[in-house]
Amino acid sequence: MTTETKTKTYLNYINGEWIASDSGKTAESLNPSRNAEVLGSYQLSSANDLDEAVVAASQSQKGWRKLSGSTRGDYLFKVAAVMEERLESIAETMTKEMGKTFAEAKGETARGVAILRYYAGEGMRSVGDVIPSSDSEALMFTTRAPLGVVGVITPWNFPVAIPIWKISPALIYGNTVVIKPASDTAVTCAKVIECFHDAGLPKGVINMVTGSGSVIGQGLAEHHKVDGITFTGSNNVGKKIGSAALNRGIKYQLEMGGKNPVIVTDDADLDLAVDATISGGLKSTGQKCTATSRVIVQSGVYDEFREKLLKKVAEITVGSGMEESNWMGPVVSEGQLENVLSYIEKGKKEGAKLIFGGKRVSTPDTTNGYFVEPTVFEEVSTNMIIAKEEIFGPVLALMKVDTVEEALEMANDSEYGLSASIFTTKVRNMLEFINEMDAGLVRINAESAGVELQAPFGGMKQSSSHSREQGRAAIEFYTSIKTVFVK
Ligand SMILES: NC(=O)C1=CN([C@@H]2O[C@H](COP(=O)(O)OP(=O)(O)OC[C@H]3O[C@@H](n4cnc5c(N)ncnc54)[C@H](O)[C@@H]3O)[C@@H](O)[C@H]2O)C=CC1
Ligand SMILES: O=C(O)CCC(=O)C(=O)O
Repeated sequence: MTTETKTKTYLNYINGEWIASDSGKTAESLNPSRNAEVLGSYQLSSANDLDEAVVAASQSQKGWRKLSGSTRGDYLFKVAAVMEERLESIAETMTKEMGKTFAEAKGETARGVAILRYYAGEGMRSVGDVIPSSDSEALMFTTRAPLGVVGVITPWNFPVAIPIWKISPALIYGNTVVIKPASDTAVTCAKVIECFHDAGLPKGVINMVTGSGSVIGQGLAEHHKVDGITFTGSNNVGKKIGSAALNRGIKYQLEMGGKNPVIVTDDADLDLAVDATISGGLKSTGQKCTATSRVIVQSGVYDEFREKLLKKVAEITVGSGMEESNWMGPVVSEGQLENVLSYIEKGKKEGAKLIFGGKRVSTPDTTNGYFVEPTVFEEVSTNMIIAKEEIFGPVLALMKVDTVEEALEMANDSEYGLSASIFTTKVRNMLEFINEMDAGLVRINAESAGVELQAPFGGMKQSSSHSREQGRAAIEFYTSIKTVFVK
């Protein structure tokens, strides 16, 4: 699937073949820990390449749909087995291509395997309901029809899990797929698609086309043979994709940003809250849409929480994710480095008090990478940019409140509503939080960033198009209900 040059050149995957783009152009994927290290090259594809992929997906869809759910499931079980065998190699590519630590990358790849197995099993589960008809001699029931060709557009922050949690349900319910991965993780995605190829999926059922978002991503949303589009990434791009899909009258699903709060009440277990704030906010260098970014602490425990937090943050080791001793890797790219540092400057200018970090890390081991210190601000108010916009970096904003009601009001004072946590030992606080918090994922005494593959995942407000991914909820997007009446 590759042509061997100095580093590997990864090709598009169209109709069961590895094919170079007809543009003749490629781009390099770089290691954010050592920016001179090229991981491989990927195709800068043209609209023609995309068209070929969509046509292949469209032509194979009927045959794929006609297979039984359990046969489609068998294919996914095979993909899972291949991916499991390659777990370390895929994880190493992920760490070298986007920076998260090798331990996290292995965990994510294992999660990809588990998602494949979950949806493989879905091929054997019941579909639809029998509904009593008003005609006593008739049988009425619902079944599900696949959408057809599904376009999948994915970001770089979970380069295995997100493609897999979109591709697997799409396939098991009888759709075929064209994926356009983020360019920053195009090599990792090619390794994921190799697993599908080596598991022997029928030609055209899954296709991958790499290249620019504006040509291939937008082109996918606008292509007349694409019947549904699923996207995870930024709000700006998500809205463009949603508008393109709406104009064409096709189904779309958008998972976008978050500005996730954690509330720490006066009665909380502070050690637990500190560990979860650090894990939820700074793992993956804060580059999760579910990452904790606003830390709202009740005044009675504020000073103690702050002291414990800073002590633990100071212990964080930053460097290449391939070194076991490092807890936090780099941000994904130079652009993301500039973005995060510019938010830190904005925070300082707006009057937030920087109490930890705030700079690029420059030790002899890190000067050639995009490393940012874990950063903590306090005296952050709700009108500040750092309290409103998604930073997608290792930055925590501490906000002090007197009451739990005030904390909830502050937590809800955001255009986003993806995930939220509370640390409390009082049942009354827990119940109030569950009822009042406007977020798709609410967690009690646990970090904001825990997503389980068998449960619905998605956000409220600007965080999503109000649909849900993962678990059984995925069937709602990837199929249409058909009501059947037989007499
Ligand atoms: N909520 C989340 O899970 C994520 C949020 N983000 C946010 O987005 C910011 C920028 O990250 P990016 O990777 O640049 O996100 P992005 O939204 O630009 O990219 C996500 C995917 O969309 C594609 N894309 C870009 N422009 C497109 C267009 N006009 N039409 C169709 N597809 C297009 C990209 O190539 C990529 O595959 C981050 O700083 C972060 O705030 C990024 C990644 C994931
Ligand atoms: O927290 C997770 O596991 C998933 C987060 C996610 O979907 C994202 O950051 O894009």
